[in-house]
This record gives sequence, structure tokens and C-alpha cells, in this order.
Amino acid sequence: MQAKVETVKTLLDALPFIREFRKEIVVIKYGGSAQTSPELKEKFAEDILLMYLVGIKPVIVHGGGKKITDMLEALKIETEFIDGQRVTTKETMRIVEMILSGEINKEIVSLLNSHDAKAIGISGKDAHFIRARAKDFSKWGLTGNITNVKADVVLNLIKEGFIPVIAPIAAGEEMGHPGYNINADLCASYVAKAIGANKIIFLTDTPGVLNKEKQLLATLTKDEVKVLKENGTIHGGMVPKVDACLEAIDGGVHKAHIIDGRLEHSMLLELFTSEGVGTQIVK
Ligand SMILES: Nc1ncnc2c1ncn2[C@@H]1O[C@H](COP(=O)(O)OP(=O)(O)O)[C@@H](O)[C@H]1O
Ligand SMILES: CC(=O)N[C@@H](CCC(=O)OP(=O)(O)O)C(=O)O
Repeated sequence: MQAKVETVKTLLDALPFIREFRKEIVVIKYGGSAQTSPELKEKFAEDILLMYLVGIKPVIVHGGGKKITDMLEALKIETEFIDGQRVTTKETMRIVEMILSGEINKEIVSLLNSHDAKAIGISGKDAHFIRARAKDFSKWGLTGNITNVKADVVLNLIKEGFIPVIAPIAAGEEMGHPGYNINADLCASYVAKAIGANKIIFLTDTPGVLNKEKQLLATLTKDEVKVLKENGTIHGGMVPKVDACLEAIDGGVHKAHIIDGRLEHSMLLELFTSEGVGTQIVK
């Protein structure tokens, strides 16, 4: 009996947070580093479903950088990152699309739908809802910077009760263009801004942003991020992630969090407890 009372108490503790976020859009960036074991993927699906059932509107933007790199290695195609973003040749772009839109997107959609969610998978090429132009073609090739997101496409899906699952690929302007490879963190923040999300959560493979001593930094401001980037504490894949957080909050998203996707139910801990987890980036 006591255990049952505890369960009810836990539910009641979550009430203020459910009230706060009910009907709000929460964008979840599901990084390749957090898509590891089948058990963890199940927990991710449960968290999304719970959010959905209490009235939160989740939108998922996924990554898959590690799988892309593995496939390129298997095919003996060299790949390189500059400032945390992949250099994308035409050949690489085919693999990027195959892994992101073909494999990972469908896997996440199937996972959620096997839990009775109404997940629907799209990439920025669908209805050309994300458009981009080359970041710097001579340096990064077909890696793009987003120029426009048609919010209506995502908002209509949400209105119909779907959970949009978005692959970070954008349409090019010209006919027959192979499309652009978009860093998934930046894709998530542009989508979050465009659709008026309340919150954006980045699930990754570290407890959050760490200092040189590997301690968690619970809150960071724009100025602090700048210093940490300049002195090299924030490097590699964390660079586009913090940039994406700043992009989101500058664009009107209330809060941006970088949390540990390897920790079971970290999303629920972030949403439904006052302590939260990971790093919160504030204006
Ligand atoms: N200051 C930092 N704190 C935490 N992680 C950092 C930091 N600087 C760089 N990183 C690196 O960023 C990685 C997360 O980025 P990335 O591998 O691109 O993840 P994801 O696939 O989730 O986007 C971490 O695993 C870590 O190696
Ligand atoms: C331009 C660029 O770097 N695109 C990324 C897209 C996938 C991604 O961002 O995946 P994660 O979130 O798992 O790192 C790439 O090619 O790896």
C-alpha cells in the first residue's frame, strides 16, 4: 500500500510541471550519441509517449553522425569535420541521406509507433519545408546553413496529433539539387524557433557542458559560452550544440538544455523535477 501511495505522490509532484508545459511544443534533439542500446531507445520512446499523453507536443529532430561516419568508413570514403561540421561531398551526401532519412528516421518512427504513438517521419526535403544554402562550398561542400523553415508543415502535423520526427536534411533552391547536410543541433534550433517551441532539449553523451576539470556547468550565459569556446573548453561536437542553444533562445525559445541521453529517463527528470539535469543555457 505504501508503495502505491508513493506512486501517487510522484504523480502529484509532477503536476505543476505538467500544468506549465501542457499544450507547449518541446523540441527534442536526439543525438546519434544518445541512440545507443535497444534498452535506452525503449526508455526514450516511453518518455516521448508520456510527454505526449500529458498534452505536451513533442517534435523530434534526430542526428546520426556516428552511423554516417561508420558507413563512410565501411565504404572507405574519407570524411572530415571542420568546427564540428562534416565536409559533405556529393558522394558523402548520398550516404548522409541514406543513413539519416532512410535508416535512422524510419527506425525512430517505428520505435515510437510500436508504442502506439502517431509518429511521422519527414526531412526538410518534404514539401521543401527546410531550405538552405551552402555554408561555404569551397570549405564544406554540401553542408548547409538553413535559410528558411516553413513552420506550417510541422504545426499542421502537430495539430493533427502527430509527433513529427525530422531528419536534418534541407532542400536546395535549384531543380535536381542533391540537398544539404545540416548539423542536427542547428536544424533543431531553427525548427524550434520557427514553430514557437517553449523548450529545446539536446540529448547527448555527456552529463552536459563540462569545465576543464570535467565538472558539470549547470547554467551558462551567452558570455560564458563565448569564453569557453575561445579557450577551447568547448570544442568539437559541443560547438554547434551550444551555438544551437544560443540560436534558439535568441529566437524566442524560453529554455535550452543539454542533457545526458545515456541516463534513463533524463528528459522526464528535466521536464518534471525542479532540480532538472544537465546544462541550461540562458540569455
Ligand atoms: N566542454 C565540453 N563538455 C562536454 N562535452 C564536450 C565539451 N567539449 C567537447 N565536447 C564533446 O562533445 C561531444 C558531444 O557532441 P557530439 O559527439 O556531436 O554529440 P551528438 O551526437 O549528441 O550531437 C561530447 O561527447 C564531447 O566529446
Ligand atoms: C553538417 C553535419 O555535420 N551534419 C551531420 C548530420 C548528423 C548529425 O548532426 O548527427 P549528430 O547530432 O549525431 O552529431 C553529420 O553529417 O554528421
